[in-house]
Amino acid sequence: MWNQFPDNDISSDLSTLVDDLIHLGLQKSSLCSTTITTTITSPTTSVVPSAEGEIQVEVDEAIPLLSFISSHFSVKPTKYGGRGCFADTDLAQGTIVHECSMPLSSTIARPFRKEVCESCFKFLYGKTLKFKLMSRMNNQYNSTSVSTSASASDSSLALYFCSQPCMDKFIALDIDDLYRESLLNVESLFIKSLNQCQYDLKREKQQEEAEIEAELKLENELKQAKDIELFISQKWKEAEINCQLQLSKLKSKQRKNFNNLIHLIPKINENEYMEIKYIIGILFQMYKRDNCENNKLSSSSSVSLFSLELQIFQLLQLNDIEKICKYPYLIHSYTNKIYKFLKISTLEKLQPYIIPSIIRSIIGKSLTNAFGIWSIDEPDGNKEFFGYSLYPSASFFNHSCNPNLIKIKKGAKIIFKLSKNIKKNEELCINYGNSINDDLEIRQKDLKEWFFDCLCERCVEEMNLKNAQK
Ligand SMILES: C[S@@+](CC[C@H](N)C(=O)[O-])C[C@H]1O[C@@H](n2cnc3c(N)ncnc32)[C@H](O)[C@@H]1O
Repeated sequence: MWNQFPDNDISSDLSTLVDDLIHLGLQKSSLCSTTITTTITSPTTSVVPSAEGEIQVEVDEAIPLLSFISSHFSVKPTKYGGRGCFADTDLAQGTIVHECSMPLSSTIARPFRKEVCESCFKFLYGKTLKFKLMSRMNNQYNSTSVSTSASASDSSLALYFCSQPCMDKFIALDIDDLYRESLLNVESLFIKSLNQCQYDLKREKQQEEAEIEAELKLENELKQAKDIELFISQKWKEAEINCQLQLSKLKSKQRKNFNNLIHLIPKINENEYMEIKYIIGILFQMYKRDNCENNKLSSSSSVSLFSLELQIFQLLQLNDIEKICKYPYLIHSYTNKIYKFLKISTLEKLQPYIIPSIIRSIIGKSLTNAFGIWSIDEPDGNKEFFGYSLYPSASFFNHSCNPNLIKIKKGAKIIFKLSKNIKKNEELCINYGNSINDDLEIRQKDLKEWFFDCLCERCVEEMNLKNAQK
């Protein structure tokens, strides 16, 4: 859904849902109905290994949890597969059926990191934002107390905000600067690898060649694999084993020195940089849920809000297999680059979450569930892609080429408002693409990019008509 453009602008809150859930005393254990198996978990969630050894979690709270997303609609199975949002009553045009005040995680593309506000995604037409949050770790970019050459005093090594309130909001939602330092750590390593390449062109060329070879080898293996799902699971397991092996070669004292690890960290490209920052956002929320709810370290409402979104996140649709089948180079990118980068360089507090089942699940859910962050009102009419953000409770709206719901973005807030009167049990749909004014073939082709054949009422009607005319 990254290509979704914002429809226009206005404002209510999922926090009321959180309050309702708390009020009703709906704890995980009391939410019980259909059993859905998914592959996301946190180290504190009860887990069961599957036949392939993949860690899975029994999510028996699925149906009641999803029916609490909105008082206007329920999430139910659709005729064409998967789930969708269906009106509980007749609803009038203009009704706000859902609203999320903040994403669970977001990521900004590197070229825009100084121009798009980390908190509200405001873009000041290319001007560098004035409010900067730098590292507090004084040259330390790892769990260890070892300095790296990318110095904290380097002014480009910062998170950028459009205003003091936006910066304060980020700080208030952080815990012990963990999120800030984790994001700056990625930035620092990215800069470091760019600098290294500048000074050692020969080594850079050798690395690039080895990279291409590894990528091609994996692509060929994938093409020959009889069971693609099993092959992909194996590659994730191998990635974990390889990381453990490389780390085990270092004595524990050596491991604490970041300079001994730096040569193990793979060079990442800008897409991988974006994905890593997005993953860190979700890992940070998992850490916060597991450590702050129990220990009451943080303001309960923000933790509960994210905690609920995290529970919903577990239920989102995965599509990493389709994505890898279409773009085979991604298996190398996910396992040997993104995973390895995270495993070797992530701060200690987030390390327990860096296991294949969690990282694979986060990556697998990102493409079809995340919302693109785009520029609005560019003078030349073009839109810039700034990054993407995830609002799990808003990820059950399916696409229709005749949508009845508009998506309104106000800062980081996202609102869903009815553009038509609708009847009870009608499905509430948004527009994912940029082609609803085009013919059937173009619309289908456009949505195919998002790994599905559109089966909305309009497409089905037009397909039937076309078939009848043949
Ligand atoms: C954001 S999710 C929507 C919720 C999803 N149906 C579920 O069960 O989790 C997007 C995915 O829903 C399915 N989908 C959305 N709109 C559709 C449509 N018009 N026709 C067929 N499948 C659709 C596709 O699999 C797509 O990748």
